Amino acid sequence: MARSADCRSRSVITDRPVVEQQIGPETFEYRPGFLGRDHADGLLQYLWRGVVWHQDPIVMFGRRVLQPRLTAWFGDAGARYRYSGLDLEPDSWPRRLAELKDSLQRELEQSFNSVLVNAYRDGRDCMGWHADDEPELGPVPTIASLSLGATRRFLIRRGNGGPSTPMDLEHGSLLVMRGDAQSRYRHAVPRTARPVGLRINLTFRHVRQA
Ligand SMILES: O=C(O)CCC(=O)C(=O)O
Ligand SMILES: [Fe+2]
Repeated sequence: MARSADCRSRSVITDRPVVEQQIGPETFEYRPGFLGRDHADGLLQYLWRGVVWHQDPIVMFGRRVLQPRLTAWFGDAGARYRYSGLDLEPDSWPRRLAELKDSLQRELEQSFNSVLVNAYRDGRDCMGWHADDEPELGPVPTIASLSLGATRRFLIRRGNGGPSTPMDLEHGSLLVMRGDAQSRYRHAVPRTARPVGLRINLTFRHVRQA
């Protein structure tokens, strides 16, 4: 699904604890402190300094605009991924991301062959409402989302709109999206006017190879 380049949060954020009511751990499971502080600090620095970042143009409502964040795509050879008009051929795994992938595979009993890395340089960088429902991810994908750096608010809502449920994704946390998470819900990381520093998010995925 195309990620909107304009990622203002248009939906109403309610104070009700809708997480428990609507969104069970079988779809969005949040694990704070999945990585220890030192590991998370080291990984953030390693990625920010070491990754060759891209800022790709995407076509939004017929206009070419730059994505409001920096990205990189790593994976096994042939794990191609297409979204928002981009066709991404992965770069080969940096050692520390390969290690992290291996430990997530053991922990979640799920195989991953690629990771999309997003860097949000400040509160203006964001991700519009979308679901990770591209056909190459399969009908019921499990996606492991690891967050590093500044805490950003992640919103979840039903595909048909309505109120959204906020989750604050902290440094070193893991959010596992599985089950109906992509088919029935959408998610976003809205812009924020709060002064926030760098955040890097890693979404480990399994892409079906053609
Ligand atoms: O940055 C995040 O927490 C979300 C990233 C995301 O939704 C994606 O890469 O598809
Ligand atoms: Fe996503």
